[in-house]
Amino acid sequence: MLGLPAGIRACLFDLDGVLTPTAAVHAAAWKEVFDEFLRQHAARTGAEFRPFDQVADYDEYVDGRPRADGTRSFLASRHVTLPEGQPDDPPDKETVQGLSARKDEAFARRLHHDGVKPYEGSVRYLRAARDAGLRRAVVSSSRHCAEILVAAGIADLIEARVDGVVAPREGLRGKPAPDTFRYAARLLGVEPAAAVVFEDALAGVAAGRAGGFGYIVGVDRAGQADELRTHGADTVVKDLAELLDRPDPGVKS
Ligand SMILES: O=P(O)(O)OC[C@H]1O[C@@H](O)[C@H](O)[C@@H](O)[C@@H]1O
Repeated sequence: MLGLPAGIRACLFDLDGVLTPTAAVHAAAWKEVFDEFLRQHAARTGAEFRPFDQVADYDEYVDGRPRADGTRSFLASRHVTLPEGQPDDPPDKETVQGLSARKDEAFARRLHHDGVKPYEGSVRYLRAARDAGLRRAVVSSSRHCAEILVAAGIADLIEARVDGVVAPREGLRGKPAPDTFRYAARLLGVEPAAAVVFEDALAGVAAGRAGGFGYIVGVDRAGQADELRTHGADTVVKDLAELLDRPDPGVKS
């Protein structure tokens, strides 16, 4: 039993926060960079320093989106405008791209220092899905996706990867647009209606809803079950293994 409606033939898993606990590593890296930037910005402009909220700001503006989209979206929420810059801007450049590079340095440093282990319940679920004959893809905005799958020891459980490297190459819009999930379903040879999306990010469940997917599982690692539902989740679990103990919900009406 996988806790999925009848007719589902493929699973599309987000990575950070769904298969691995790396959402917290991203959130901490964003906080480090935004707080330093906001402190300097406040000193320069005389505005009040209001730090980046690692839960509220992260969930609303950054989580699930491609890196530079996260930078733009959060800065816009604070009415700060920076020049866009160039994709190869160095971390010390005060541009959207420079700040994004700064965040990437902070993330890579934390990742290499701490390493990464997958969620045990997610590994169990991946194996059960494989044994049940379901196709499996990972759909992540991160450019670190391939490396994290390998470091976590779960690359062999995944058949297709659509990530922050593949999406720009294929001209796919990032989450909350549904493009990356739809592309992954196509790679696996299934219609969106026959695929389930597993997501912990509000932008991710919204992408699943916009893409017309058969079922959307919200994964609540941060106490945002209600928001996941209002953004499009059909059901919410705290861990994927919960689904293994649930009766299948039957055909979705
Ligand atoms: O900077 P990266 O590794 O390409 O990741 C981009 C985004 O990837 C998403 O999976 C995360 O939820 C975001 O927090 C992150 O910013």
